[in-house]
Amino acid sequence: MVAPPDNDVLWARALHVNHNGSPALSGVSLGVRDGEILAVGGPRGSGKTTLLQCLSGQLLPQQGEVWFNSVPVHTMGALARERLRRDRFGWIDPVPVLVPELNSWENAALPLMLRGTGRRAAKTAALEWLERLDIGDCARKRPHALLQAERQRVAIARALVPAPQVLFADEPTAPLHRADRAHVLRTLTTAARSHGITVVLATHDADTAGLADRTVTLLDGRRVNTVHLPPVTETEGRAACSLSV
Ligand SMILES: Nc1ncnc2c1ncn2[C@@H]1O[C@H](COP(=O)(O)OP(=O)(O)OP(=O)(O)O)[C@@H](O)[C@H]1O
Repeated sequence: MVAPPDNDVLWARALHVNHNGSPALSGVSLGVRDGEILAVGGPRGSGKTTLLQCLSGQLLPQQGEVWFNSVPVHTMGALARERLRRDRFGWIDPVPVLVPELNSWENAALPLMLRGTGRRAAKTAALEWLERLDIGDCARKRPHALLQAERQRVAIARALVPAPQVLFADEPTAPLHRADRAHVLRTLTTAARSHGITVVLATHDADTAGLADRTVTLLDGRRVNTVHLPPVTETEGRAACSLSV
């Protein structure tokens, strides 16, 4: 095993993942620099979620390596990977999954309390994030009393409250309306930049990817380079194409 470059907070080499025999990732390698916002683009089914799951230690690749801060994740046991996710990573799903018995601030404060932060400090941090995401008045409501877009903001607050070193966001604005999307994404990216949080953002939306520092594109489980060709007439075909590397 060769250690990754020092300036990459995350580094993956030649990841191969099959889901029930069908390939989801076929030899994907990439580095994520400390503090950058990296978009992972590509159409539905191209392997974006699977890549985020591998990078965050949720899923072990059948082949390949994942390193976090020069520590191999792919050789860690399940418990060590769970601790890593709890203590260093945040995760936002496309659809919010909240604890139904807890209200919004309790849901948002949960990761901090699981790390051992006292209830009062965790509540203060949670309320600050709910305010920033414009749902301060939902703090005492339980998930069933919230709109889907409000639930997603609570899930985003929950991911940001513990100031993770890396935030994995899998289509984080999927349940939001277009206007809402831009606001939440700006809040998320501004927060990440001001707190030095590295973000890996899966999206198939070009506007969303536009907020990132860099985009890595997947197609059928492989990395591709997007090559922009000079404009052509309608009859000549598309103005951009993707080439496998
Ligand atoms: N748990 C699973 N079991 C079987 N096949 C799966 C599983 N998860 C993903 N796949 C398949 O693996 C491939 C990659 O899926 P993945 O969800 O990683 O892509 P994606 O780019 O995130 O797609 P989407 O944008 O729809 O979420 C797809 O063909 C998908 O059907």
